[in-house]
Amino acid sequence: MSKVRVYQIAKDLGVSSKELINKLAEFGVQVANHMSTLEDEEVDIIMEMYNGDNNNSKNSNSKIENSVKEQEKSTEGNYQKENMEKQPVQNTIEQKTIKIEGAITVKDFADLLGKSVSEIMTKLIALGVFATINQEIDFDAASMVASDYGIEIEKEEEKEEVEVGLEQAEDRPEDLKERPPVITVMGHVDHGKTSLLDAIRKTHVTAKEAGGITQHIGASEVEVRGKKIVFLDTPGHEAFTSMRARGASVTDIAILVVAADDGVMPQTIEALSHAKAANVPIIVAMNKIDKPGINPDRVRQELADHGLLVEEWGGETINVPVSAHTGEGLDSLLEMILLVAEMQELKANPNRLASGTVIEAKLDKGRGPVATILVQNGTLKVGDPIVAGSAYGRVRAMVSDKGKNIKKAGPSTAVEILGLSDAPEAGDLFNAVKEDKIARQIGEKRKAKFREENLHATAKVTLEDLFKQIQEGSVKDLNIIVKADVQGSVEAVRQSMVKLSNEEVKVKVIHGGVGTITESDILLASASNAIIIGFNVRPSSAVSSLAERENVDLRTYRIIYEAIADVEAAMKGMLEPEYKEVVLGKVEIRATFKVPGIGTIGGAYVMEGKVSRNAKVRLIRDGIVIHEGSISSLKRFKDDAKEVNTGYECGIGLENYNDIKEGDIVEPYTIEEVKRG
Ligand SMILES: Nc1nc2c(ncn2[C@@H]2O[C@H](COP(=O)(O)OP(=O)(O)OP(=O)(O)O)[C@@H](O)[C@H]2O)c(=O)[nH]1
Repeated sequence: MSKVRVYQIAKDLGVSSKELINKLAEFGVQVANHMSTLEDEEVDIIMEMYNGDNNNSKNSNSKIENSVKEQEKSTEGNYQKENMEKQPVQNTIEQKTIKIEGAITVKDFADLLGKSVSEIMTKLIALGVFATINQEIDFDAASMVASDYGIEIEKEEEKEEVEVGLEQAEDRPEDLKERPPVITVMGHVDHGKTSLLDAIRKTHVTAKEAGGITQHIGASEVEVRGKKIVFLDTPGHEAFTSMRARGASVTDIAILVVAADDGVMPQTIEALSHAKAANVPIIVAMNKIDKPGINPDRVRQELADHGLLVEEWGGETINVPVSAHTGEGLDSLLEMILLVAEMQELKANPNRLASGTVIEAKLDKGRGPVATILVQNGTLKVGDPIVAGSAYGRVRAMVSDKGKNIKKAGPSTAVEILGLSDAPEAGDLFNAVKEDKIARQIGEKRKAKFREENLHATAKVTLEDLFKQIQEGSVKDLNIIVKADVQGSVEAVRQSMVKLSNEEVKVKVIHGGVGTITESDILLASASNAIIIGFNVRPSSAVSSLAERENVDLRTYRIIYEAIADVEAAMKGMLEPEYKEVVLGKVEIRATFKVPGIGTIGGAYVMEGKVSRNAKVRLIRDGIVIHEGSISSLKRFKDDAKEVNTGYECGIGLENYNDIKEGDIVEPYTIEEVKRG
């Protein structure tokens, strides 16, 4: 009959659920968790257990009986029956159990229970859960609230994740149309990647567009013989690979820039490997051919040494000598890009809902979240509901790379869009969907899933004790969350951190994003045992205190190098902790007594703050520190005191020191470790 739960009895007894579960286990009763229901016999056992324990058992029997009775009342009432009839969900076990998939929004949950949102919110607040109408609450919180209504919540079996509302059907071949190629420019530092992109942009923007203000949106388009080519504006293989690591493949062709005067250099090789790993065709742009005394054949030889055989030498790699300065060879380079693109037969279906990848995103002061996206299939229109990663919204406006407002964007078009709920991450995939509601549901679900995936945390990690944890083998992955003011810094910190990985510990950036450190970052860090590195961003005081409560190591830096140096030092166990002194109070000696066998005791008065038994003290006479040491005894009247507060008298003795005089000031203090950053 009873169906009372562990946590309810625990609450009545004033003990924690865990304690109760452990105690039950001692009596041979195994219960799974705080939500488990207890049989009558088990309740009897608890009554007996706590009966034998006088301190805990005050009224506990009658309380438990109350708990049981109330539970019975609520399960017998009409309430539940009424509500269950409204439920659109599966009802099992005597109509008292409902199933949810896991996290659920407050609104959906209220609907499910047939209660008002405000009533549910009030119950949640009582549990210390502050959630708005559209925010999700987790399974445990939902269970607690439901149990108040006598309803048991079960987790629905995890289904293969199908995001309802996402158009995922394959295109029919007859619907496919040719689309422009998307290019990434890679190469060694200073070989002229940026100059080359600039030169192409300057010389190949069509006359009618020339008047438009070119704006940096992360990608730009040029036109050659009426055909479009899209260049991603961030040169370098790191950006390319970090997108790829997130499952995004946007690049159709990689341009490997090699300066003819410098040849193949370390990052040329890196870039080459990255492009190869991604199976992207490579065109070599041999740059700076305007320079005197260059030797293109030497460069070709070096390329061959690294497995890239150019056409002239019987290989397949196209190489075009160019000069970003004089413009020589740029036309040929673009022609070659079109040729390679043709061979690839790049196609997409313009007549469907758009999908593609986020190239960049930021929080703009005036405009809110702004994302540059590359439409890879379909056509995106202003007004389309959209979900990008876990951000969602409706496309309010679209701006082209020429700074023009446009109404629609077809395949291989990069546009800046406004209207998302928050800034997605570079590499996130986006989809236009039919309805706003679908976008929101998918976005919220992804957020919850991301949180849940990171829930299996163990002990919290801090840089201070990282080395110890590594040695104990309890840390194998150092998870880091990076927040910065611009995406470039996020990427820079991300790349540098990951490189710190060694045999013992793998450094992983589990989340990186633009913008200030938010509560959701703290929760993610707490759930996934990560530390947070903020770069040129500061958390609000509410976020800082949440970090403190959640025990999350949050550090802010202004110089990337310092962040890297700290993590590196921590991994090697060489991070010096920082300490600071905290003065606890001020105590005046108003009389002295000699106690035989003990020494001199000061009759004292706490003027400010407090004095605690284990504090360190300094003795000040006429403004001069004449002794530093520890307290040997602290008493209130005859009793030992742990702590004496402002306005109270006490007796105080100092260790190995008897020269206490009337009028002396005792200043108690502690040394505390400071969180760095
Ligand atoms: N003579 C000559 N100099 C060039 C040419 N292209 C670039 N440079 C010079 O080479 C230097 C580096 O060019 P960037 O375009 O900044 O090179 P980058 O590869 O983008 O460099 P990072 O962005 O730092 O990796 C600059 O001083 C350019 O003026 C060229 O075709 N001829």
